[in-house]
Amino acid sequence: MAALTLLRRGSAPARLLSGTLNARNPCIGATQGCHLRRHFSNNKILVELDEASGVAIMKLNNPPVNSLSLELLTEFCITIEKLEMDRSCRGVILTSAAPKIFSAGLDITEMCGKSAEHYAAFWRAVQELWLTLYGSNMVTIAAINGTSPAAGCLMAMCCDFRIMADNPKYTIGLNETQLGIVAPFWFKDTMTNILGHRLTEQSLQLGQMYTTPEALKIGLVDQLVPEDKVQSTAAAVICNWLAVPAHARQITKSMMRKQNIERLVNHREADIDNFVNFIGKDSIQKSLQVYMDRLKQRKQ
Ligand SMILES: CCCCC/C=C\C/C=C\C=C\CC(=O)SCCNC(=O)CCNC(=O)[C@H](O)C(C)(C)COP(=O)(O)OP(=O)(O)OC[C@H]1O[C@@H](n2cnc3c(N)ncnc32)[C@H](O)[C@@H]1OP(=O)(O)O
Repeated sequence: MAALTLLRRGSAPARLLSGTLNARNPCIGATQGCHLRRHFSNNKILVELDEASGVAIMKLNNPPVNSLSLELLTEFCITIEKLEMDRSCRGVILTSAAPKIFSAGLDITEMCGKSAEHYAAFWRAVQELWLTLYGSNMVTIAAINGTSPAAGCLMAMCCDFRIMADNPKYTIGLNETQLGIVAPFWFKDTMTNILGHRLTEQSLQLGQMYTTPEALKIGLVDQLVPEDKVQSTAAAVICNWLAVPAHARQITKSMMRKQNIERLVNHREADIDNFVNFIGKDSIQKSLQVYMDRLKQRKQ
């Protein structure tokens, strides 16, 4: 089920008309105290949907580090699709339930010592996450409350706006080369749209993880706030985004992202084959193993 919401759903006006929210200020219900909250969760994703504001808070909940396992990736896509279909939801704040870690990126154990079939299924799920989140009609805000390497950074980059906790210990970036692996073209395209070509090239070659002031300076994140203000800032920012007429905002988002999305959709199977061939190589398996061993040794 390819999730290509921005391209395949001509539903912007319908969603706008059927919305339960005040068209001028979609968050007005929330400020007037008529809160109707729905909670639902899969195993690894917690969701709280405030029907008054139309905003869902979606928390990654896969301790200890929110690594993106096949199970989490699958639940993630199901959750976004469910919210996308829910007329009372128009925006999502993506954050972490784990203290200090937004997401450690892809679960490296899913890419080590497994069969080609497993690698293919895993990579398809990674693609699906990107297609679903990057292609979402909803307003998406990343409330980055911790460190966010690799696919953790990718998830944040898929969102419309990034707010990060200003903590000197937190870092964010696409560090794939540090693991001896290569960020695929659609990771690269996503970053290029945010940072531009030169900075993306440098960032990807070095596998650079940025401190929070560095990330703000280069535009990888849009706003830094004290740790305890991340959620409230995200709530305020999403209200501003939701105040824009939805059909116009959605069509604009689609226009900006369509080319990148189509590129993956048109090369999806080849991209899976590339990944399976690449990740199955002995030299790459060895690099990943060395990286995992180093992670574990850091603690001793
Ligand atoms: C030319 C063709 C190209 C085609 C494409 C080919 C390839 C593309 C391939 C892949 C793209 C991948 C993108 C990714 O996302 S790769 C993942 C990158 N992630 C990282 O580098 C993060 C690694 N983790 C850390 O740096 C730290 O753990 C972190 C800072 C997040 C947290 O530190 P902390 O000290 O709090 O916690 P730890 O003790 O280090 O970790 C706890 C526990 O969790 C394990 N772990 C950490 N990260 C991962 C992970 N990503 N996957 C699996 N497991 C992870 C860690 O080993 C500890 O385990 P244990 O010792 O308690 O058992």
